[in-house]
Amino acid sequence: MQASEVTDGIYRLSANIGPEILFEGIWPLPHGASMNSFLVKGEQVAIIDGVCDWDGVPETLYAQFEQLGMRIEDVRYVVINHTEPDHTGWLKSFANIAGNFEVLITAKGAELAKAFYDLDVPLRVVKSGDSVDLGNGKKLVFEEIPNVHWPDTMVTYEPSTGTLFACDAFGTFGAMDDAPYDDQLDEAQLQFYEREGLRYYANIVAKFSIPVCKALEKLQGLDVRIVAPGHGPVWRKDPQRIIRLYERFAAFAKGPAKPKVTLLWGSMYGNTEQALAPLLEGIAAGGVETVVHQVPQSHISDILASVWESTGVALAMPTYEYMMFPPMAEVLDELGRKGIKNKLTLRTGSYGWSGGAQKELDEIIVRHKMNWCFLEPVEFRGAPVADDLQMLRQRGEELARQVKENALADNPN
Ligand SMILES: Cc1cc2nc3c(=O)[nH]c(=O)nc-3n(C[C@H](O)[C@H](O)[C@H](O)COP(=O)(O)O)c2cc1C
Repeated sequence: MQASEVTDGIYRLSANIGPEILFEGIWPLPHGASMNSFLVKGEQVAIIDGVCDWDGVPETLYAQFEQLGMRIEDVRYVVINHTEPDHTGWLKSFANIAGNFEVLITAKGAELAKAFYDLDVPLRVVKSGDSVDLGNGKKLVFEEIPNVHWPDTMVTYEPSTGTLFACDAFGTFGAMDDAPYDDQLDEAQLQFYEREGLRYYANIVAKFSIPVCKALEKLQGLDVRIVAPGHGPVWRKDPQRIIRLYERFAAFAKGPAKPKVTLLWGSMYGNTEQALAPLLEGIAAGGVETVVHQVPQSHISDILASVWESTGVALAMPTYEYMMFPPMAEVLDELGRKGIKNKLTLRTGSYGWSGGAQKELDEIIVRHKMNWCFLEPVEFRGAPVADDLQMLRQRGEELARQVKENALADNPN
């Protein structure tokens, strides 16, 4: 991994993680993830964000100082945009090597750093509008954007270059090679990182969409010419592309999203499965795309991403021990925990003697205040008969009609 110059006097250092680990202990990284750190060099040197403390990762970062002909001891300021360990785990090892440095951090961050790390290093608390002059025309200005993932989050802005060091905001999954800038990626690669961005957003940031909207509003006042996030590409050719994408993702929190349905289904003996074909036929006849995930086979990480950008959700699952097919209940519970609200929904499924899936579904929706809007369910005893299949087709078409009507109109992604 090579260090590289972002722009005059600003450098990107980075380490890749994955694919063998789960991010946050939950989310698969089939394409890895990058952890970016940035050096800003005026008369004094600042490092913004960092990496985790896993084997060899801090050392990867230190080796990149050497590539740039710089010394770790030259760092005067360490800016912690937020204290999550994937960006701060390295601090202990850094403190052992570094010379005379000061940590710049929010008040909440200082409190958290104390709780996580027993570090005897000087902390300077900064707040929105504070700045530090590094000399040689380089300055760091801080803006708090609390709860964009963690409560202590801030961004750091360098006015002479218009660089926004955004930490988790504007991040994506996906490891990076030695071409980490949007101007070095072709359209297919950019779209790849945008898809990894959706999964990152839905898995990591979605819950904090209201603070994301507030942060986006705050950042509108800045002349951002480069977006330098803690994960994924650095956007210097078209920084608005990732900003617009995040605006879009945050807007999906209200419910209406793309004109798309995610169909989630699970079945023990194939009776519920028979409902899928007419349902899919109906949705397609209504002119709407469907993405299908079987549970428990599909990973919740992909399901979250798909549902996040769907205006409609179709659910197909049987009754199991007087309740819902358990893997579907788990999935719906997770969708509720992530705050996925206001989806247009249709449920179908088979039962044997009592039913119960629908009752549990209603409970989950109420428990998590999901406010999903349901069409009349198509529930059948045993295998579906011709009338059920016809009804499924009709309801699928009706779902598609409503989805089209409610989806967000302007959809560049
Ligand atoms: C382990 C098990 C538990 C079940 N529990 C119930 C139940 O509590 N109430 C009910 O109405 N049907 C129950 N059923 C019947 C199923 O809901 C029924 O067989 C349905 O057709 C299964 O749909 P599938 O073929 O899509 O898996 C149960 C079936 C199985 C195998």
